[in-house]
Amino acid sequence: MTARIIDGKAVAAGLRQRIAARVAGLGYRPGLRVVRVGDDPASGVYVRNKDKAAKEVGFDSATIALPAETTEAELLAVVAQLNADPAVDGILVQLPLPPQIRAEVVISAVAPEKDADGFHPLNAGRLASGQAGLVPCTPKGVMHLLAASGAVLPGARAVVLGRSNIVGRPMAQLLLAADCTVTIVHSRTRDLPAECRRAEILVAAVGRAEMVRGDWIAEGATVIDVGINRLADGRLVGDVAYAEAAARAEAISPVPGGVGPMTIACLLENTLDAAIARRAPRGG
Ligand SMILES: Nc1nc2c(c(=O)[nH]1)N[C@@H](CN(C=O)c1ccc(C(=O)N[C@@H](CCC(=O)O)C(=O)O)cc1)CN2
Repeated sequence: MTARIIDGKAVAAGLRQRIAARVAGLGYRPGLRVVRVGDDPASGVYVRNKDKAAKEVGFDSATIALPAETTEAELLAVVAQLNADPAVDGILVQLPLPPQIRAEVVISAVAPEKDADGFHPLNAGRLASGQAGLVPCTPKGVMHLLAASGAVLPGARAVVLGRSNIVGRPMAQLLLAADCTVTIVHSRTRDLPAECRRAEILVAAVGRAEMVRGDWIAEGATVIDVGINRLADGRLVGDVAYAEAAARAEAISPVPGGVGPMTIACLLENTLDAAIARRAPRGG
């Protein structure tokens, strides 16, 4: 078997087009502010791509670049200003942050209704309890990819490899909400290959280059690779050994060109949803 490729670039382009059409009908431009601290080169690329994508769909987008020495208090002051700014609908603080700043403190300081990343504990709690809220962009993007691939989710055995707050845990919640039977596996799981082989849907989000080998994949599985790992020779690879896995899977998302572009498209979707919810006239 050679797997079908789940083309994240194409699915993301379609989503961005639908977002642009919705924005054109709004009568205002949703405001997105991306805060970057320091000069991590990869973060620089991601932040530029977010700003470009946001402008292309018609958002009022700007990046706030702060020096690497910024203190936690200074960053919290910037976040407070953005929380109070009525023109701002979505706020995102690019990760990773320098070591003097606690990411969890900053994430909790973003107004939950402007939390374009969906990382705030209130939004995490809403997701865990089945309530509507802003959902982390990468797992949301995976759900879009699964829908585009035609995977049948209700009743499917889904295995999520990785338990981070940003990907693994919300991913498991979204799959559960879609009626999958969900298992989270991680570095302390006994016999990881056997657990992964049980998956009809396998989402790899462990952050280790090509850790998932071909014989970890059940024949006919759908494999979504969330990993983005830069090798010493400059190549970008996922958490899945792609060629080996593609020989057994029915469908697989590549790296690059799979989940990455969806993360940015879902950031736009979250910001648009936040703008509509925030600006909707209230009343009874
Ligand atoms: N505040 C946040 N910080 C970070 C997030 C996040 O969702 N919110 N996720 C990652 C980085 N990230 C977005 O910020 C991101 C990573 C990768 C891509 C992407 O499109 N990758 C391309 C390849 C790009 C390359 O060549 O380097 C792909 O996979 O095709 C988009 C967004 C950590 N920080």
